[in-house]
Amino acid sequence: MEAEGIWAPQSLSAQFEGSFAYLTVRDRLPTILTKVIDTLHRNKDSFFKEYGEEGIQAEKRAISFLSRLRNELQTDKPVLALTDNAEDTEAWNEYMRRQQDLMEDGRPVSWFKSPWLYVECYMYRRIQEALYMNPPMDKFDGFKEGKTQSFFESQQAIKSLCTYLQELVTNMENMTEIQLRDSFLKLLQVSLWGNKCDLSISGGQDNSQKSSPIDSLPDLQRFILVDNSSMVWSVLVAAQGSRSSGIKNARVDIVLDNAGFELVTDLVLASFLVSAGLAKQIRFHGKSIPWFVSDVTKQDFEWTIMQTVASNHKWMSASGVQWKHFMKEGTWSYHDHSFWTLPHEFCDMAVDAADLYSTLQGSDLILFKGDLNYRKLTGDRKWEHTVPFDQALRGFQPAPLCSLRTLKADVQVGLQPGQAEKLSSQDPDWMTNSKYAVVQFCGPHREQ
Ligand SMILES: O=P(O)(O)OC[C@H]1O[C@](O)(CO)[C@@H](O)[C@@H]1O
Ligand SMILES: [Mn+2]
Repeated sequence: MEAEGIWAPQSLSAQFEGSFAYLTVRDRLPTILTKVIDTLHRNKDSFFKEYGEEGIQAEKRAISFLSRLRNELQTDKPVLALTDNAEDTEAWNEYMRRQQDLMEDGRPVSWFKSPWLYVECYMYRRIQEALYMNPPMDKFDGFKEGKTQSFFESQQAIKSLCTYLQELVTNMENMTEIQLRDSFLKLLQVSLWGNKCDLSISGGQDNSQKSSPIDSLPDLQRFILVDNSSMVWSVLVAAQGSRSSGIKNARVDIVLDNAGFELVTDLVLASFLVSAGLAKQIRFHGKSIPWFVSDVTKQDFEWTIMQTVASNHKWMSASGVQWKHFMKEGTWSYHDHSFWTLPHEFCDMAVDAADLYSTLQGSDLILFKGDLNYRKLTGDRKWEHTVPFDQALRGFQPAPLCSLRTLKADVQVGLQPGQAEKLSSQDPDWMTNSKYAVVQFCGPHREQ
C-alpha cells in the first residue's frame, strides 16, 4: 500500500480471524454499544425531568438507532454514510469512499473486512450520530458516568500525586539540575503509567489507580520496552536555553487521552513543567465528541479541574487552584479539533488537516498520550517490530514528538532485534495486556 509515496504494510483488520482486531470487533465493540444503550435506559427519568415527553421519545429513537448499529456490526453489514450534517460529516463520508477504493474486487467496506482503526473510530462516530439525530439527546455523553467514577475511585492516588507535586513546587528553588531532571523523569513515567487506566480496553470495567503512583515506579521500570525519556529531557532543556537567550518561549503540546486518573497525571506533569520553567506555555488537545469510552472532552477537562479545586484535601485543592490560574492567565489552554475524532492516520494530517498540522509546527515538544494515538502515529499497520519509529511515522513530524503509551494493540515498532521474540515467549499477550509501555521519541535532540 502506498500513501504519499511512502511504502507501508497492510492495516490491522478484523478480517484476520483470531487477531486482536477480530476479537475487538467481535466481542468488545458490541459490549460497549450495549453499555451505552443501558446507560440511556437508566437515564430515562432524568431525560423526562429535563425535557418532558420530547426527551423520552428522543431517548427511544436513539436506543433503536444504537440497537440497529449493533446488529449491523455483528452481521458484518456494509458501513453506511453519515447523514447528520455535522461539521465533520463530509470528511467521514469522503474517508469511506477512500476505503472503498482500497477494497479488493469492489466488495463493500464492512465491519469485519475493513481496517480496524477505521471501523472502530467509525463506531464511536455513529454513536454520536444517534445522539445528533435526536435532539435534545445531542448534548448527552453516554460515557460520562464511567469517567466520573474512575476519577473518584482514584482519589487516594490523586491525593498522593498532588502532595508530591506541591512538595516539589515548594522546594523547586533549591533543586539542582540533576534533582529537577529526576523529578521530571518520575512525573513523565507517572503520566505514562496513567495510561493503564482507560475504560475502553476493559469494556468499561473499573480500571482505576489504587496504589501510590510514585512508589510503584521502580517496580514498573523493567516493563518499559523503549525508554527515550532522556531525549525528551534534552529537547526541553534546549528549548529553555533558547528562551533564556530571548529567542522564544518553550511550548509543549499534550495530545490527551483518557479522563479520570490519567488526565490528572497529565495535569501534574504540565504543572511541573511550568513551575520548573521548562515550559512557558502548555496546549492541551482533547476530543470534541465522546470518544473511545474514556477520552477527555472539554467538559471532562473543566470538570476535572473544578473537582480538584473543590477537594477537601489541602494539596489536591492547592493543585486545582494553581491549574485554574494557569488556565485563566493563558499559560495553559485547551483545544479541540475535529481531526482528533476522524479515523485518519496521522501521516494524513499535513494534507487533511493542514491548519492543525501548522499549529503543531509551532510546538517545541508534542506528547502523544495513549494507545489510540500510537495506532494513529504508526497507521495501525503490520510493521515489523524492528522498523524504526520515524519510518512508521511516514513523514509525520510537525515538531519533536514523543509517544507515552501502554501497549493495548498489536502494533509496536522500534524494538531491538530479538526483543519481540523474547517477549512473545515469556508473555504471549505482551502487546495487548497493558503491562508494557514505551516512551518513544522522534525528532532532533542533543544528549545532555
Ligand atoms: O485509551 P487508549 O490508551 O488510547 O486505549 C484505547 C483502547 O482501545 C483500543 O483501541 C481497542 O479498543 C485499544 O487499542 C486500546 O485498548
Ligand atoms: Mn482512550
